Amino acid sequence: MGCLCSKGLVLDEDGVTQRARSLNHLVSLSKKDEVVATIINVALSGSHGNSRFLSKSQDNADTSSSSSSSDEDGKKDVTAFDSTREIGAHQRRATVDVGAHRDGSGVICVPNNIEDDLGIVDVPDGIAGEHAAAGWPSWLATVAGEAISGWLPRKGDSFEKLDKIGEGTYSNVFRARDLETGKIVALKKVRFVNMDPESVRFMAREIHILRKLDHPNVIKLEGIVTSRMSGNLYLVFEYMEHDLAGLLARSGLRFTEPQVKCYMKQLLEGLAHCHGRGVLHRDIKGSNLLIDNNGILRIADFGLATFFNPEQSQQLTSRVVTLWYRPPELLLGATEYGASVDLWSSGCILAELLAGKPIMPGRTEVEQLHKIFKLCGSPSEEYWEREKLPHATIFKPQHQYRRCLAETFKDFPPSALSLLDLLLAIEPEKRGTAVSALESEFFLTKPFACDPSNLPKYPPSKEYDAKLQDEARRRRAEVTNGRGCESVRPGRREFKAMPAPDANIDLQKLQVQANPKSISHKYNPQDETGLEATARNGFSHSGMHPNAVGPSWTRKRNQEQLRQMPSRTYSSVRVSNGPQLKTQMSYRPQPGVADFSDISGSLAARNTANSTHNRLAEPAARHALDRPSTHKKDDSLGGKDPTTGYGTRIRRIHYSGPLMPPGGNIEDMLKEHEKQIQQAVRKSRIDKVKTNF
Ligand SMILES: Nc1ncnc2c1ncn2[C@@H]1O[C@H](COP(=O)(O)OP(=O)(O)OP(=O)(O)O)[C@@H](O)[C@H]1O
Repeated sequence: MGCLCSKGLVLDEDGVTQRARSLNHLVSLSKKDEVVATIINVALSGSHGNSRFLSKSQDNADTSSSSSSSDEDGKKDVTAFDSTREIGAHQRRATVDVGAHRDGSGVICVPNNIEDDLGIVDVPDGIAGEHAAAGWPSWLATVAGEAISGWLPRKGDSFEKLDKIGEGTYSNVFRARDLETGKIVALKKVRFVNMDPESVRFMAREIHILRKLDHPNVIKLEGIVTSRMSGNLYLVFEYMEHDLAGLLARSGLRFTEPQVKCYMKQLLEGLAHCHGRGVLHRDIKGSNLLIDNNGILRIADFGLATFFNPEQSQQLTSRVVTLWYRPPELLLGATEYGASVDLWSSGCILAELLAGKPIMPGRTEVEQLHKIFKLCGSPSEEYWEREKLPHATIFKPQHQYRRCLAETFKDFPPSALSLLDLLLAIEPEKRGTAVSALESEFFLTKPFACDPSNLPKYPPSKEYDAKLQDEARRRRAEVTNGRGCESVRPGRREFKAMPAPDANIDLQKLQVQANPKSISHKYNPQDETGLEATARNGFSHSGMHPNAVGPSWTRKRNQEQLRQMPSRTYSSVRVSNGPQLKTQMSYRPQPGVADFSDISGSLAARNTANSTHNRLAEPAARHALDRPSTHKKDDSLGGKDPTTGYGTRIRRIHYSGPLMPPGGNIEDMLKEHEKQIQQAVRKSRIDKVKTNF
């Protein structure tokens, strides 16, 4: 919804131009816009002139009222007024870096106090006034002063939205045309909840970090589009056609050694740049590694990134990094760490590129750690003694696991295996650095990395595309199965009873039991510990290409589940736990929701079938445990963690954290875990049957 402009295009609520679907549509929009514009004009008259200098509370009130009338994607119209006004004035301005706060050398000084350097400190009125005068909405200028410093905002009407190309926890991503340059860009629309300053601060940090980075293998933030009225914000990025997860999910696609080297080289070069500038990414995974048609890889999604100082110990949250790529020390609750966390994730990517599938697809934190120990060996006694990690007593396995990387990946080239051995070291300090990895034998011996321009050209391949394709397939299957009448909300019935994908629950079993016909995948009980199954049968899920099955099935399934999750609230946190799943939500008991709070504080509850939402039960006490006061500084900044997130769209149920009571052990825990899941599934099925009658 939005304003009309020339060329038969429509401006949406942010003034971003969209193609009109029909003349009728145009007419109705036009009338509504008129009305809306009039209403808002009346509402704002009197505060204009100085209206851009609204106090925070006014601003919040305004924006929240506008957002309350917005649908999921903010497709309502309160900002029509804004757009109309802007079209009238039609002052297109590029987001310009006027250099006011640029570092001379380009190298950042890592601050002692992170908060000071995050642009999250409220800026003095004078500076906020300057920002407002530059055209920034006051809500943004007030909270994210430093992040936007020296830039001018772009206007929505200087972009034409083309199509949706991605969906993240905190954003929808659109392909769009920059009408000033004709260039195709990606617009990442950030979701906020009621303009909560805390949410804006997280976004501010992402912008701030992105602006500190400047490297061919790091995504470039090209500008920011603001809508003063709606509070919507778009980050403008160069457009990238693929992501590594999407490429890996392409059936039958296997990379050659020079290709793997090419991708890994770019990843490590990008990481070396980030680490050199004091930035930890903390969410390296395939879907965050974007690739363009020239084979250039860029690290994207700095939503969980943070500044760090290798010279100084600082408390950071352990609740970051998507589960499959999360290093053991974070699973064990470490709060002092550095670049080594990204190196572990890079090791997982290296093995995934060579194996054609994720190597440690854990479904719960317990299982993830178990998989790690089984592959990489469990830590020595000295390690446990020395590190004194918060969850060590909980997670310490009863018997020692032997490291078996070499046996498991005996087909990998020896130089790749040596590098993998380093990157997947249990002890973080043994992982080396991105720079040392680039100097390893893997890159210095033949066959060398190919040139990015020599990489094959693929049709656009994103994890999101894979999800859409899978959805279409499922819809077709529904029609075939005579359930076409439900296609108004495709997939809804199936997903309603699904667990949150990153909840600590056995998704595969649930899926099969909830809807045995819906997928070709069969749960293999042997696969309980994943890696053994990998070595033994290569993820031999039925009906899928052996190379594609690990990544594609799980990703698609999880993404679908995620999409179907009910809206998340402001208290959500973005904490990785599952490949696409990074959100954690404080537990609020709901009627009809299975309560797993007695299961070692660990298990996800699958909702009963007649309930609208899936929820994860989490005991309140656990919640407190998850947010010790020592985390406060970084938690409030890092990882969109414990109490905030960018925005609310889907209420998801996620749980991330230590899963066992003291005194347990992993094996018992896994067994208990399974038992409880089975019970929940049975209960849910019974409830569902009852409901259907
Ligand atoms: N510059 C870009 N060009 C093309 N596609 C992009 C671009 N940036 C992001 N995307 C797509 O949008 C998806 C979501 O973007 P991003 O990861 O930045 O958002 P997010 O809300 O932080 O998501 P997540 O929950 O996965 O962390 C990406 O996986 C990618 O497929």
